[in-house]
Amino acid sequence: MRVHLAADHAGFELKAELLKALVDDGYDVTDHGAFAYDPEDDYPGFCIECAEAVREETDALGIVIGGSGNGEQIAANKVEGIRAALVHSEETALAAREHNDAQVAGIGARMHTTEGAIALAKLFLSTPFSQAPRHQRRIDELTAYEESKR
Ligand SMILES: O=C(CO)[C@H](O)[C@H](O)COP(=O)(O)O
Repeated sequence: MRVHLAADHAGFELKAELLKALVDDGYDVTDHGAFAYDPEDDYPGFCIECAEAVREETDALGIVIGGSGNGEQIAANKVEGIRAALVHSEETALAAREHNDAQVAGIGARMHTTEGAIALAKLFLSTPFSQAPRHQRRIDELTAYEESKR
């Protein structure tokens, strides 16, 4: 599976560790930056590029990392067709995929240990959408709203 990653300075070290861990697990990983540590960099550009790349591919997923993951998730959600969820626990990792069919997870590097964050990312990536009709119906309502605003 292809996985797209992005992080600002706050998630820079975690992204590097996550990239290694995912490659070791056999994922096909694309890094959308940041490519150098800059404490003044801004998350929107990296996260939007990452989410656009996810949207362009069938079955690709993305992880956007910052200090909290909040802004990163917000940025990814600006991309039409993308459902990005803040993943901060095992339960939210599972629900993001099973209930929301989220294609992108926002993770806060300042909220977890490196090992904990990597475990959450892997859980998100390995969990399938439930395909339950009630969840699909709600996703379809979101898509209909988005399309009505074109
Ligand atoms: O989590 C984030 C956005 O939601 C950012 O990573 C965070 O706001 C960066 O903070 P600072 O510039 O103070 O290091």
